Amino acid sequence: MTAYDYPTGRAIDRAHLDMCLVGDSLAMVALGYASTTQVTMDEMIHHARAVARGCKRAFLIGDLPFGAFEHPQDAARNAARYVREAQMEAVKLEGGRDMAPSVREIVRCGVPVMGHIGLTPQRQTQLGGFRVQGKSLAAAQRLVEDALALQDAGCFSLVLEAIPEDVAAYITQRLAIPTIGIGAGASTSGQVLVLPDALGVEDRVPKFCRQFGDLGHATTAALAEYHASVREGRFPQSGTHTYAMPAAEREAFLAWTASQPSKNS
Ligand SMILES: Nc1nc(=O)c2c([nH]1)NC[C@@H]1CN(c3ccc(C(=O)N[C@@H](CCC(=O)O)C(=O)O)cc3)CN21
Ligand SMILES: CC(C)C(=O)C(=O)O
Ligand SMILES: [Mg+2]
Repeated sequence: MTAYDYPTGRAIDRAHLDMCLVGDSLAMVALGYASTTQVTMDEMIHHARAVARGCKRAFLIGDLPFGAFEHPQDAARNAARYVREAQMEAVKLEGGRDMAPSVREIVRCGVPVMGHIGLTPQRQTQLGGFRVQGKSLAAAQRLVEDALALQDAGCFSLVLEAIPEDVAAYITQRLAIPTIGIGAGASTSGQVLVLPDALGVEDRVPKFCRQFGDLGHATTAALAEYHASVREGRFPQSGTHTYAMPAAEREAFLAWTASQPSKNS
């Protein structure tokens, strides 16, 4: 599962999930940017630090944002920032065989790397939108080759996003490293979803997502009830939500206020 702040990191531990990804999807679902390409390494670190404070048990992975890993030296420097500044245990980066030099350099510097192929949102424009990938024989073969190249470069695991389930199943059995699927069917070694999608916070979710909760409506309903309760005098309630003085102090205070001039005098 992804997480973006302290309470969601804590929830992942409490629910005993295995891994926690501080995804660059936070650009869209937590910060309101139109694209994941807008988020910076500094912003990712700020969120990753918060997640790490809440999440002590699950394996922590920091998603390298667009522009942070194209050159191997930048990639290794930013991976080290995630480890040193935000207590991440691994990093993830998007791209196929072209990213092998960056993967190798990060691994050489001591940080485990998760790959990510298929629908790579940072390349939304190149891909012509958020489109399912690997639907033709040739495209599926390219995905298999990318997967093998990333494994060979040293990735400890691969995310497979929005690809046909048969292609994901084949890649999973072809690789020695575990695959983590999102929109890739049930045959991958593990699964990941974007947290607000899974909790029912996002209004619209991709076809592959199941909404396991209804937190969007629950949040709106709670806020509306708070608003109405305040306006109608049902909150706060004397005694339940208030502080009282000791009886003797209260009597003295009320006697003193009675001796004071009123507002209009
Ligand atoms: N909230 C959220 N959840 C996500 O999973 C997510 C994001 N945002 N933003 C970045 C990407 C985009 N994602 C997506 C979005 C749509 C499809 C999808 O099913 N697309 C359809 C329609 C494509 C079209 O518009 O033509 C498809 O059949 O490919 C898949 C992954 C996954 N990622
Ligand atoms: C959905 C996962 C794989 C991701 O990259 C993200 O949340 O940014
Ligand atoms: Mg991502």
